[in-house]
Amino acid sequence: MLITLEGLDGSGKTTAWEALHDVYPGATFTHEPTDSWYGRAVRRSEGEEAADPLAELFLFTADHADHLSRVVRPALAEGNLVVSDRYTDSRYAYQGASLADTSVERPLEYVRGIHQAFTREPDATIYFDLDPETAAARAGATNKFERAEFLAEVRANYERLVDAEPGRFVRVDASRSPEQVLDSVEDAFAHLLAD
Ligand SMILES: Nc1ncnc2c1ncn2[C@@H]1O[C@H](COP(=O)(O)OP(=O)(O)O)[C@@H](O)[C@H]1O
Ligand SMILES: Cc1cn([C@H]2C[C@H](O)[C@@H](COP(=O)(O)OP(=O)(O)O)O2)c(=O)[nH]c1=O
Repeated sequence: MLITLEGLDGSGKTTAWEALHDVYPGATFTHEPTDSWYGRAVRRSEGEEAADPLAELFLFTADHADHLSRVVRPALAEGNLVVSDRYTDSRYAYQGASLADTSVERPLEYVRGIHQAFTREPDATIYFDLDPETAAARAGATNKFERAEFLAEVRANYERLVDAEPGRFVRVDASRSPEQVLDSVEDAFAHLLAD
């Protein structure tokens, strides 16, 4: 089973992802951007204020293709639980927003369409729901994606994704304390794995 953690920068995904290691020691824990050279290229682009948003989309997507073939598909083939800190929805939400001022029409749908031919959709997605101002403050607004105005557009895209597939998402109120958030995430995992 593939479970992904999604939400704005600073919404607490990585904190929960780390805590889950102790709860599911046999699972494959992974993340996007990855630590491969594709992932390093992506992180370099994040630091470029003037990076072309389409070029950036394809860097993120290349990293995803490599992640799928090298990590995600092999682990699923062995019957492992795979837990990914960010995955496809990050591209749909973030690049759906960063492409808004380009000639690409309906960017969120365009980005989804690019993935359709090759991706493996998550079985379930925990959505860490947080307002953009708190998210930007927690994340420290260190890169161009972490500003509140941009995060507001990203959040609107996440909401569209949840509306389109309500059965896949589990919404967690990420504005509460780390302990409360973690309790909700662990409950969600227990339910998903019991089904
Ligand atoms: N529920 C929470 N309340 C307040 N601060 C939090 C909470 N969860 C995480 N943090 C803090 O916010 C920052 C971002 O958390 P992190 O887990 O890295 O988020 P993400 O992976 O979603 O960007 C970290 O400094 C972390 O300690
Ligand atoms: C995976 C992915 C991340 N991103 C962005 C979100 C983050 O601002 C940044 C790095 O992701 P990440 O390291 O997960 O940041 P954080 O822990 O703060 O949430 O890259 C995209 O724009 N598209 C993507 O496909």
